Parts: sequence; structure tokens; C-alpha cells
Amino acid sequence: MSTSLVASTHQLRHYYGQEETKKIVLKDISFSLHAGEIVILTGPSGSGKSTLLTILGCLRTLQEGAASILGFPLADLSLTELSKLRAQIGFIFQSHNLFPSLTACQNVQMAGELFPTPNRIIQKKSIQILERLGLEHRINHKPAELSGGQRQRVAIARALVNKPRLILADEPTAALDRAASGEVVKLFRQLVQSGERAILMVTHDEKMYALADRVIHMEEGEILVR
Ligand SMILES: Nc1ncnc2c1ncn2[C@@H]1O[C@H](COP(=O)(O)OP(=O)(O)OP(=O)(O)O)[C@@H](O)[C@H]1O
Repeated sequence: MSTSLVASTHQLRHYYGQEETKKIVLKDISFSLHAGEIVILTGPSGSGKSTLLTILGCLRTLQEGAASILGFPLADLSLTELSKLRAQIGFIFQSHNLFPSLTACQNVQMAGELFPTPNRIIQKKSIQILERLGLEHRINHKPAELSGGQRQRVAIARALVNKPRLILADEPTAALDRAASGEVVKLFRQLVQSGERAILMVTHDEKMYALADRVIHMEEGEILVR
């Protein structure tokens, strides 16, 4: 396994609310994620898992402590730099936010278009990953014409098409049947094999546990097991 650091935090704290409603939800979180690793984040509902994922994904502002993603300390970045960094992170969240007016293929291509790659290559890659995820018959369908599990697979294809170095996932296989979730597990394994990228995910899927290098357990905003 490579030792290059993909993401790290040092004494990260996060609060919601203000004054009398202010509540701490992340308490001095310090951890590192290295290239080549698949790490699972567990913990009861409300323990702070999603908050941590969204901070690492530059979707939520860093409040206290330090976090560094792909070598960039988040506190030092401008909004433009943060959005460039965000484009290098693959997100798989439960609310998949597909564009309703675009087909499955066009939704995946949108992610590819963030980079200066010729359109035909992006289209080819988008089709390849959709096929890989068993959606070869749904490439030109719009989200409303797809089942929940198919929409989830389009969202996974969109998150992975650029082969991001950091992949953040919240229950990526929850809406999938056995075959589709098996395909996602294989895809994740292949993605980290090169030793260039890392995956941090919240999951209850046993197949993912078999794949993981480490499990981080959170309770009430703290990391209990490293
Ligand atoms: N936008 C918000 N405003 C106020 N409080 C929030 C907000 N989002 C989350 N919280 C609270 O912060 C705490 C941590 O929530 P978070 O969603 O990070 O936990 P979680 O471990 O991901 O939970 P789950 O497994 O249910 O998704 C919870 O007490 C939650 O109620």
C-alpha cells in the first residue's frame, strides 16, 4: 500500500446552531486516509458520520481544527480553489441529485465535462461505466424512467467516471440488489488496486466490510476505534 495521504484531519470540531442552540457534533476528530485504502465509517444515527463526509468533500465549511484533502489544507483555499478541489472528489450520496431532464448517459457525462477531455472520450467512458454497472439497456433513459436502484447506479457511475483520487460514499449499495451491489464492490476494489486513490464510506453492507482495510467507529462526534 502506498503511504501517500489522500485526506487527513487534525482536531476537527464542528458545531450546528448558534448561541443557546449551539451544539458540538464533531469533537477533535484526527484521522488519516491513505492512497490504496478502503475505510468504513460506522456509528449510530446522529454520531456525525455525514457531517464528517461533507466536510471532507468540501461541501461544508471547515469551522475549527485542520483538514487537508489531496495535499491541500482546506483552511487556506479560496472558494474557487475549493470548487476545483471538489471536482476531484467522487461523491456517492443517498440523495443522488440526478438531472431529471438528462438521460443516464448525459448525467454521467456531466461529471466528465468538468475536465478538458474531448466529448467523444467522455461519452465512451460514461457508456463503459454504465455498462459495467449493468445499465446497458438504460443508457438513454431519464431518471424518472429508472428504478431507485438504477438511479443509484447512475449516480455511482457519475461519481466514478473521472476516477477521482478520493471517493466519499454514504450507503452506496443500500438501494441495490445483490448482483448490482456485487458489481459496485468489484468496481471499488479495482479502483483502489492501483494504489492511487482511497475510499471512505458509511455502509452496513457485509460485502463492503470484507473489502475494507479499516473500520472507524464514531459515537457522539468522537472516533472510538482507529
Ligand atoms: N443541518 C443541521 N443542523 C442542525 N443539526 C444538524 C444538522 N445536520 C445534522 N445535525 C445534527 O448533527 C448530529 C450529527 O448528524 P449527522 O447527520 O452528521 O450524523 P450521522 O451519523 O450521519 O447520522 P445518520 O446515520 O442518521 O445519517 C445529529 O445530532 C444531527 O441531528
